Amino acid sequence: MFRPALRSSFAVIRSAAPFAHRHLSNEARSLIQKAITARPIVLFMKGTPQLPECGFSRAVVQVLDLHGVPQEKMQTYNVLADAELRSGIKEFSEWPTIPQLYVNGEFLGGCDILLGMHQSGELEKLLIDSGVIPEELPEPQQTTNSS
Ligand SMILES: N[C@@H](CCC(=O)N[C@@H](CS)C(=O)NCC(=O)O)C(=O)O
Ligand code: FES
Repeated sequence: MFRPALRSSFAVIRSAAPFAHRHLSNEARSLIQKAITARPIVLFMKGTPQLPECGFSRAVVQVLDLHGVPQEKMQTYNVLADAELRSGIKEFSEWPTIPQLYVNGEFLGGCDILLGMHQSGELEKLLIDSGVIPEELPEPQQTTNSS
């Protein structure tokens, strides 16, 4: 969901500069900058995690869920609820499609990149190294008492 504060700020920019949507204004850029650092994991998607409105967005949500990314570490923005954000994030990230995933403020990619990283094991490592999920400790060894 789009946070109310951010949504209203975008609305102000829209009404003040009706033609600004073709190029990201400094204000829009700084709002997106704030949005991508709102939480360790930030996902620009179609729909919501509860109700994704596209299979690509759904796949990203599912992969993050599979890795146990906690809700409090993740912020999602529904680009279908804000046309300005939908075009703005593409220009900001220099990436033409949705979903778009940021980890600790760094752009990671879309669905294909995320699925590839999931399959190679890179994603788990990144999520651990970024402090998003805890490292899985090996199962404690069973000790047998020989005495
Ligand atoms: N191959 C892409 C799939 C995502 C994709 O193709 N998204 C399209 C359809 S949902 C998109 O965002 N089109 C532009 C738009 O709808 O604004 C990925 O790896 O993320
Ligand atoms: S909305 Fe049609 S492919 Fe994403």
